[in-house]
Amino acid sequence: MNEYPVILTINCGSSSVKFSVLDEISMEPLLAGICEGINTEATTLIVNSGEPVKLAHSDYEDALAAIALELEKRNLIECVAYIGHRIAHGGAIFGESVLLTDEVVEQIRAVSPLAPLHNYANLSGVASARLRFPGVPQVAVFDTSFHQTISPEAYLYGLPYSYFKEHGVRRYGFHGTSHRYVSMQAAELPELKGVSSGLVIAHLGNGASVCAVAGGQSVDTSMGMTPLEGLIMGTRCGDVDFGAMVWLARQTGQSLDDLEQVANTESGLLGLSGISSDLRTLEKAWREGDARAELAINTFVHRIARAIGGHATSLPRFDGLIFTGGIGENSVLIRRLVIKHLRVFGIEMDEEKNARPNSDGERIISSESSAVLCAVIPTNEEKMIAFDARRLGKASHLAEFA
Ligand SMILES: Nc1ncnc2c1ncn2[C@@H]1O[C@H](COP(=O)(O)OP(=O)(O)O)[C@@H](O)[C@H]1O
Ligand SMILES: CC(=O)OP(=O)(O)O
Ligand SMILES: [Mg+2]
Repeated sequence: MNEYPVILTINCGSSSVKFSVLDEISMEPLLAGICEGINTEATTLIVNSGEPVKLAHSDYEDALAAIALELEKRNLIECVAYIGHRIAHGGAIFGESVLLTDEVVEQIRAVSPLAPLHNYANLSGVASARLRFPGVPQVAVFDTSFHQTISPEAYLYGLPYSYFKEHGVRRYGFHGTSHRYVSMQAAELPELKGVSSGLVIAHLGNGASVCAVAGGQSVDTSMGMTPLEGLIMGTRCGDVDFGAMVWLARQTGQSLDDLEQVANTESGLLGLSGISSDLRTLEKAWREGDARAELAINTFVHRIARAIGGHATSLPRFDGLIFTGGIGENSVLIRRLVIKHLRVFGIEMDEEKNARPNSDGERIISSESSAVLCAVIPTNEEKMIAFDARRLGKASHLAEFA
């Protein structure tokens, strides 16, 4: 064991690798960064929110090498005691986090077609890290785990039951690590502490999902068997009438693979606006008078509000509405528009509180008279991943010496 153990967390996305290094004892972050533009000509590395540095090479292996170099510069390489990886889909096999072995990697690979934008990238990160840090216990933390508590009524589709029994067609839900963290933090808010509360959490980032949490457990969520269902997202369409896709296939001659690609990568805010998947760009375009940007944002908002209303019906009571994720934490506009849609629930925003910056951290944004408390809670998936990596990593050491 080294004297100054740290935990490395890795979140390999479809085009980026996010990483953080946390002190193993205090669990405070020591270093964090993101390598963006993987597999493009313009890969950059940003460490501790500093200036982007251009990288010569650009695949996952190269990104991991650049990240390892940052650790080396700070004499942290030898300190890495445990590594935690974010894995989007755990399928029916993984109800909780697990120590990574060859067998586990193969099991994850088997469910990866169900999260094509995420799992293959996640596995590339795992492969690189296992090569680079041999002997360091590595743990997989799944987006799907937190939603294992949802009931059949919430996870079944209205398809023949045999598809569920024979092919495992069911809803799983994602962003569970974020929903889990945010629900734990929300339960500590003085206004909610002590009540077995009913929450709706809106995780709005590139991917977006809503989750209903009752007494700390996920009871419903908007993503499905894959991370395509539910809300409109950066490049993903969310819910679409399957009949519309069949009609399109027949009209245009596009194959299922073509349409899957369109639904995952050319739709959502990008597809509606024709400008960008990035909300900051769209907010700016709307301010400058772009009608399609305005339409894309309002359509995005409409779907979020409808999902929040629907998810509230899975709760015994509706105590709190929490915003998180890059958009949920930072966009004053989206929160204002969503809350405006929710007047029917007696939900009211306080303009001044809503305008506070995310650097203020956890904060209430509803008015005193609002029927439901509304808050922003910055998510911290890294911390949850690090906790699981430490817990399971320690257990593996103990098992070795037993
Ligand atoms: N200040 C801001 N105002 C509006 N949107 C923002 C702001 N900061 C970040 N975002 C949006 O957050 C989204 C990215 O969210 P994030 O949670 O970081 O994504 P990911 O799912 O990749 O982790 C982008 O659409 C980005 O435009
Ligand atoms: C599952 C999912 O949509 O994740 P992300 O938001 O990172 O794309
Ligand atoms: Mg995210």
